[in-house]
Amino acid sequence: MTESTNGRPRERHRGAVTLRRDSIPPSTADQKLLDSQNREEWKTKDAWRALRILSEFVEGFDTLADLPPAVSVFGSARSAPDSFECELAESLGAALAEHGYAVITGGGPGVMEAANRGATEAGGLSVGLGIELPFEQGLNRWVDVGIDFRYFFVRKTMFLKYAQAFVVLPGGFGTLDELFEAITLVQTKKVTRFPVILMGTEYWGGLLDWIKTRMLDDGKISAADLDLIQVTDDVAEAVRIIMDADQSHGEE
Ligand SMILES: C/C(=C\CNc1ncnc2c1ncn2[C@@H]1O[C@H](COP(=O)(O)O)[C@@H](O)[C@H]1O)CO
Repeated sequence: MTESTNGRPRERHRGAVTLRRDSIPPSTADQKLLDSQNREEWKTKDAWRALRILSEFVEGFDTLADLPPAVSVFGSARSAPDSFECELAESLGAALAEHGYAVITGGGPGVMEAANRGATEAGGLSVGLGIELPFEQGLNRWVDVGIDFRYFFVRKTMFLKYAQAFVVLPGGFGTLDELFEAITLVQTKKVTRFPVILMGTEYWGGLLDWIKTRMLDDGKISAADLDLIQVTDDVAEAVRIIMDADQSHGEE
């Protein structure tokens, strides 16, 4: 298939390079790096890959160093625009922009697009950190500053380094991965204690119950760890939590 469903040619971004139609390779840079089948490539290619990885860090650091205070918003790539979580994400993006925060998302569809839209329409700075995927992808139209990453782990560093807080809306595996990475970094004190806010109390209820009963009761986390996650459906409260934490950091 050379044309996408919207009539534009299929496209893949690799750093500064745009690939279209039959020039799109079947695999991604992440797949090649992590593939354990082609052991011969470990000797011949991985050292060069390290330079590419380094250049991705340089591009990310260079582009994002001038961001104002920002909040990373995570959530499903699959949610419909009229879903509860997209409507919440759009209001959140707008409220964050109105309080001077840039909004950082994965730059994709669903919740990411809604948060970027809210921020842009409210006159704020909307950032998208896209990722090369084996299927068609592109930054959503509401992103003002966008970077396309080849490597998930480089991109994750940017979400964490440039954010004052993390807000997590309903999502699937990708969202859970981002949520648990953020909490783990706060729990192990690898990042200073930033708010990690879950929005969508009904959606997250089952997971939170399991964490409070099974994980805690089994001694896999401590009671204090429960305080690392805050839960609300109220956009104003989420913004207040972020601003309070920001203020108390400033006073330290
Ligand atoms: C699945 C579809 C598109 C995927 N496109 C993505 N673009 C950017 N970022 C993505 C994408 N998919 C996942 N992510 C990251 O993970 C989180 C969402 O994953 P989930 O499994 O949907 O919860 C999100 O925060 C991104 O950072 C089809 O249109």
